[in-house]
Amino acid sequence: MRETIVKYSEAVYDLAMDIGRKLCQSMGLDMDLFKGWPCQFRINKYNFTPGSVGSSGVQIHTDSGFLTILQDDDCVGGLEVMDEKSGEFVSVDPLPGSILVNFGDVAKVWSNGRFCNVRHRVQCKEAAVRISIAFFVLGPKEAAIEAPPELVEKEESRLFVPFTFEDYRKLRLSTGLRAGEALALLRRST
Ligand SMILES: O=C(O)CCC(=O)C(=O)O
Ligand SMILES: [Fe+2]
Repeated sequence: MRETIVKYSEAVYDLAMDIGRKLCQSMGLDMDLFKGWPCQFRINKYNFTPGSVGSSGVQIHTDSGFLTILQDDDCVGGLEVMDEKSGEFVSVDPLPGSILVNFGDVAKVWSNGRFCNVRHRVQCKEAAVRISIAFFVLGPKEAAIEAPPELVEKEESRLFVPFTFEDYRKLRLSTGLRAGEALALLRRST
């Protein structure tokens, strides 16, 4: 079991680094974006019972980091993402053999608003054990998070003040704003 988890986490780490490089390439930037950034690996287990059907397994939130690679349960659904335009939740039904990649708050800041920090939640839809495996690329270790100059037309069009991931994590914790609203506090006034 341990060996399998180590193998999986190494493979998913390599995949994340590759996605980071490709994202940059696609935007005309030559950089190894995620190199040296802290990452987090988490296995979520939901013990859904008949009494919890219809309730929330994980409240609506955005992931605070840059990128999440999610291996969802092959059989038990529950993940829902919010359509930003309509505000409606859309079910992400199990699709065996697939993985799900989404952006978090750091990606929105780094891309100067181009990448969407998708809001999502987990609803209990059936009484069953549900397992998901999440790999998070968080943010730079100490450096401030800010869009590279190539992605900002002029200095005034920068949407956010630069801040460190540690400061942002504390801000989310102290305000309890988990669905990306904390970013509004870091928006530059124009
Ligand atoms: O269990 C899931 O499908 C999603 C979990 C999640 O959103 C998270 O761990 O941030
Ligand atoms: Fe999440």
